[in-house]
Amino acid sequence: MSLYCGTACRRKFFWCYRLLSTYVTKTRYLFELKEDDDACKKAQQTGAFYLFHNLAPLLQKSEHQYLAPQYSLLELERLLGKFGQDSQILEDSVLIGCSEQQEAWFALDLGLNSSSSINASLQKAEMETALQGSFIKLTKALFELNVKDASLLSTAQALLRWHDTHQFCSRSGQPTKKNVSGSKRVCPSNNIIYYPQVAPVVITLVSDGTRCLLVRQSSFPKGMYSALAGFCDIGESLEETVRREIAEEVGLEVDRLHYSASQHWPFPNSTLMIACHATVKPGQTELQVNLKELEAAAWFSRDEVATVLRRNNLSNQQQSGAVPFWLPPKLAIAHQLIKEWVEKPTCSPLPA
Ligand SMILES: NC(=O)c1ccc[n+]([C@@H]2O[C@H](COP(=O)([O-])OP(=O)(O)OC[C@H]3O[C@@H](n4cnc5c(N)ncnc54)[C@H](O)[C@@H]3O)[C@@H](O)[C@H]2O)c1
Ligand SMILES: [Mg+2]
Repeated sequence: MSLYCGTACRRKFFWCYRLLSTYVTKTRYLFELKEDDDACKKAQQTGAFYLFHNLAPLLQKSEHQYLAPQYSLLELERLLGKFGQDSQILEDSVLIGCSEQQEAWFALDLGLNSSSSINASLQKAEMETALQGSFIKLTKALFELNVKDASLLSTAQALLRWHDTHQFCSRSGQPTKKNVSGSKRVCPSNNIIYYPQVAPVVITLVSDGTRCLLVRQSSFPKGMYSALAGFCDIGESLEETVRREIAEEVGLEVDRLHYSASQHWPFPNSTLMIACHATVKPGQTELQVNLKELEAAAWFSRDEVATVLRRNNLSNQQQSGAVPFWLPPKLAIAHQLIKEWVEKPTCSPLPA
């Protein structure tokens, strides 16, 4: 059918064209790829692949940051051929996004012992040489990636890890089968569908009006303080989790709270960090730190926090030894929350 078959059709075309922004078109394309195995297989033909080895992304160093190289299906098939492998391993790839021009992006782990097991013999060092890059742990590389790559690789790692650890049905014990995009796994014996898991976590910057509360766990890097965080318990609302975590960890009661923003966080597993600001009841600021959960907690003035934010560079601090503590890096939502509090002291909170 011609695109311009008549006035009504032409009007419809322009109406759709005006209405569907690039973002909507892209979103609907991704939805189609998630749902339709054939469409997703077709998208692999023209798509781009990011590579991992045992959940560590392949990266190339460029000046002060890491870049994540992409490979076409053809390049990948050639690479696998060079290492004596067939292309069956491509069935383990997962869809992680697409460009505005609808080039689909996939991630593939060459080092995990997954269902296709043929990848077990792939030699990491030889692959690194052939690909002119290194497989680097995401914990090490995340803060030296640009925002787009950091987000894509975090999603990719979370999805690859989920598939690696959810290969069997918890009801039947039978192997589950991944769909082409990797948006779900199905048990062939009982049709139970498993979707990738995300754990909701609240992260709250508590303030008493003039000071904010920063805490550290023994597992944090030396000297780092952050906002207070905790996993949502089953059955809780976000508000209830914030109240419980603050009471549990520092013995305070929340007076008011308001939502700020959220972030997917890949460590140690896939979490959705939901960031809030909270104020405590006036005159009730004495901390009772739960030492089973935290190593330390303390109130800090706006000036102290502003100074540390300005000098928030680990290597400088180690050299000078002048800064008593440091804060999470820019990419972490805790950093955004703390910066927001320093910059917008008068934002009016909503009642909890
Ligand atoms: N992006 C950021 O800026 C930022 C900052 C701080 C913390 N975090 C993340 O927040 C998360 C939670 O913080 P926390 O450790 O203080 O939580 P927490 O205070 O709830 O304590 C962790 C404990 O919660 C229990 N728990 C309940 N549900 C769990 C689940 N689904 N997975 C793992 N443990 C569970 C475990 O016993 C665990 O030891 C951590 O994974 C951390 O990486 C992110
Ligand atoms: Mg906690």
